[in-house]
Amino acid sequence: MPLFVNRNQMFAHQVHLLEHKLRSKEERILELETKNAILHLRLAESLSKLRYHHEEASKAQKEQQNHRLAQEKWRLVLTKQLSEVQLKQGLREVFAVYVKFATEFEEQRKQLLKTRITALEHSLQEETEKCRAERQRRKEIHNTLELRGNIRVHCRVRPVLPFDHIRSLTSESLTSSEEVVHAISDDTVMVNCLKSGMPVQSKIFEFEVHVPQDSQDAVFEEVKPLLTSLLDYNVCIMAYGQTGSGKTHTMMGSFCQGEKVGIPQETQQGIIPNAAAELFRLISEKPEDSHSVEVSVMEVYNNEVYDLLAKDEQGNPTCQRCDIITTSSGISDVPSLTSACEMMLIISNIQKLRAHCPNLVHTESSRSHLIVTLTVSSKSPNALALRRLQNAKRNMQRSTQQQWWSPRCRRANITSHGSSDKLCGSAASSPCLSPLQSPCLSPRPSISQTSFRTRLRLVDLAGSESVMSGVSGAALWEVSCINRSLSALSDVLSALAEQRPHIPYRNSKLTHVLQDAIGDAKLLVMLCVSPTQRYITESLQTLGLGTRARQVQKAAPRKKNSSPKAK
Ligand SMILES: Nc1ncnc2c1ncn2[C@@H]1O[C@H](COP(=O)(O)OP(=O)(O)OP(=O)(O)O)[C@@H](O)[C@H]1O
Repeated sequence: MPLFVNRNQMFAHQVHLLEHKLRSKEERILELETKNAILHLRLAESLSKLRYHHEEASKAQKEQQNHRLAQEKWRLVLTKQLSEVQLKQGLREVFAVYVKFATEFEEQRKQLLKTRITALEHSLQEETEKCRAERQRRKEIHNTLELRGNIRVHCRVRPVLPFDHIRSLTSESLTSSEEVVHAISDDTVMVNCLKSGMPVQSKIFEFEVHVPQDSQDAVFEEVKPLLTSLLDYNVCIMAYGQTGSGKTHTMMGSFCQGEKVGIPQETQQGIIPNAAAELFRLISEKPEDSHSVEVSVMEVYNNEVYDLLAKDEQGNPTCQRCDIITTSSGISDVPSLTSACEMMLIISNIQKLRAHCPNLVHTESSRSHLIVTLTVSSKSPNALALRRLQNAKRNMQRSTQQQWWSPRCRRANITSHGSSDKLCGSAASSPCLSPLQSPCLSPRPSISQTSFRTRLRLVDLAGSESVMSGVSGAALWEVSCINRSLSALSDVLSALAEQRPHIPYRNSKLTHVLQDAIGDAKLLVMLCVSPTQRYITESLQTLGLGTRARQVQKAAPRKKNSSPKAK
């Protein structure tokens, strides 16, 4: 073997070795690169898996979150709904409690109110009872006073009426229609005296007061007690006041258009028709035939007395003038007055016959004093027995002689005027009752033995009026006659109040005619007052007359059924 190696070979071998190494390295690299790629792939795959998982996980988390949120939301909704229901329920409960309490409270309040109402009603009843008792006591005192001869005075304040405004708007200041007369209690009337630039001065008068709202019936109820003694005493009711103050309304009543034959409707009837009805009611309680009634109606016009029931031979009204004759018994009377039973029809005709004339206050002013007299003849029990005996005898005669006469004739016998009353009877003016003509009068027992008479005088005085109010001529004469007769009445009352020895009854025909009514009767003066400032002077004058009348201490009226000796 050669020792010597070729270098080339050696190199080539080395190269070869190296190349081999290189190739194996390259292969190794390639292998590693492949592994690497595989690893990358795996990594990528794992990453993508990881991402996928991550995504999945986050998705699941999101879903879970959403679910949780949804759950939370539902929970909230449910809670809310529940709380609304609870709230509603609570409210319902609160409301129910409230209603319960309110009902209970209302019940309690009702009960409380009921108790209070009952208590109030009770106290009102007590007060009314007290008031009634007080009124009764006052009436009794009044009646006792009357028995001692005093005059009862009432005051009626009329309501404000349209004519109060009309006049004041045209001719006077607006304040003239202001109400100045006020009833402040049952028995007190107050007048506010208004003078420009001066403080209001109030004057108080004490009478039994009828307020403007009082009905005719209410007024009559207050007057009625006086009539209970009518069958034993003379009674007189007279209305006094200024023109337009409501005297005729109070005494006669108001006539509305369309009312049957001018007779006022029941509620509007005044004292005259009501007193007549009361009189007949009182008589109806007495034994049959024991009483009879005559009516006379006269007016005092321009200081002359006229019989409003007088009729001529044809039966037409004549308004006959009459003379006053004083009899031995001191009774003043008007002769030739007729009697009648149909009181209401007579009353309805009176107004047409009575002197009327419009004045500055109202259109239907009465220019005369109207005096309606109801004379009640009462028979003593002996006379009644005698009368019955006579009737029985007459009946026997009648049955034998077939004689007939009217009941009116019989009544004429009873109601004939007494021997003590020297009356100038006129047959002509007594168409329905003529004692002189009656065939049944004989034999007639003397009235003093058989019966006594009482009189109810109902007087509607003419209204006082200012002569300065623009009237002239005949109207001025009428006004001055009215005013003079009223001042004569005032003088009589003053003389009585001062207990003067001479009472000037004869200063006027009015006081002369009314002498017995003022001197020997239970007298009630009804003061009628207009409420407004326009008539304040006249109202004060009227109330002044009432005050004077209340001061009168006259002798007690005589009881008419007492024996003549006792008189
Ligand atoms: N209390 C009253 N309620 C309603 N109206 C009344 C009242 N008083 C009076 N009148 C009315 O007032 C008017 C005048 O009344 P009335 O004729 O009675 O007055 P008088 O005082 O009689 O007047 P004169 O004296 O002038 O005749 C009438 O229309 C009447 O109806």
